Amino acid sequence: MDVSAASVAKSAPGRAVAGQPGVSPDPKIIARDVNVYYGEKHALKNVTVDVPEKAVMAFIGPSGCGKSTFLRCINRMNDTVASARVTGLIQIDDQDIYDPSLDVVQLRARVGMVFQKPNPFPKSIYENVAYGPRIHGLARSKAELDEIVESSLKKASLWNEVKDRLGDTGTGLSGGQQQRLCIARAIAVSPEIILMDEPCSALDPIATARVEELIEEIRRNYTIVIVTHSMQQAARVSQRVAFFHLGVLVETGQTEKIFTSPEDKRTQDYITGRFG
Ligand SMILES: Nc1ncnc2c1ncn2[C@@H]1O[C@H](COP(=O)(O)OP(=O)(O)OP(=O)(O)O)[C@@H](O)[C@H]1O
Repeated sequence: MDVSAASVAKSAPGRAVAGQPGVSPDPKIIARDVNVYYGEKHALKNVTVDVPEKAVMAFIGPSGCGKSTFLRCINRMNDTVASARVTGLIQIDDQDIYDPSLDVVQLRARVGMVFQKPNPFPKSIYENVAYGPRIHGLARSKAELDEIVESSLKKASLWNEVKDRLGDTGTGLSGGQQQRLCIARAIAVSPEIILMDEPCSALDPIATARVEELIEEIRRNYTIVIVTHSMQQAARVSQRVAFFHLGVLVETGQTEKIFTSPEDKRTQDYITGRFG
C-alpha cells in the first residue's frame, strides 16, 4: 500500500465527502484513489467509490476495463499476482485492509468470493461447506458443524436437492448446483461481504435465474459486489451500479438511474450497446 496516498485519503473518510460521485452516506466499503499496476500496465486509475452495506452493487463495463481487478482488491486476491501493485486506500468498516498488521486469512473469511466457473473442492458436498467453518474454528462439535452445513445449504437454496446425498462428491452436481454449493461454502464462514465475479457466465438461463433469485434472497444480510457482463442481470439484481471504462470508474449511481439517465456519455454509449 502506498502510504502517502493512503494517508491523504484517510483524512477524508467516506462520510465527510458524501455528495461526490461514487461516494454514499453510509458505506460498508470505501475506496479512495485506488490504482493497480501489473508491472508497467496501469490497470486501474484513481478509483474512488463507496459500496453500500447490505445491498448489491454491480460492476459493469467493457472487457478489460478493470472490474475484476478492482473486485480482487477488496479481498486482497491481487496479493497472489506477483506483478500486481495496489496503491490508495480501501477500508471495510473503517479498517484499512492493506494495513500490514491485518490478517489476510481473517479478511478472506469476512470477504467471501464466488468465481466465474463453479469450483467446488473434489470432496463431498458436506465437506465443501464444512471445510471453512472447521479451519476457522466456528463449530465446537460435530452437531454444530452439521447445523452450519444445513443452514448454509438452506440459505443457498440447495438443501432440498442435496440433503439425502451429502456424502456425494460436489463436482458431481450440475453446474448451477455447483455454483450454489460455492455460494453455500462462502456463506458458511459468516462473511459480511460476498464478491461475485461473473457468477452466472458458465450457467444456463434456468440456473442463472436461480442464482439471481438467491442473490435477491440473501442481499439483506450481506454486502454483495457482482461483476457482470449482462446489463439485464445488473438491472435485475443490483441496487447500485458502477460503470468502468479503460481502468477508470466513470460513474456510479442507483441502478435505475444509471440505466435510464446516466450522466456520462460513455455510460450512455455502453448501456445502449454503442461500444463494448
Ligand atoms: N494478472 C494479470 N497480469 C497482467 N495484466 C493483467 C492481469 N490481470 C488483468 N490484467 C490486465 O488488466 C486489465 C484489466 O483486467 P480485468 O480482468 O480487471 O478486466 P475486466 O474488466 O474484469 O475484464 P473482463 O470483463 O474481460 O473479465 C486488462 O488489460 C488485463 O489484461
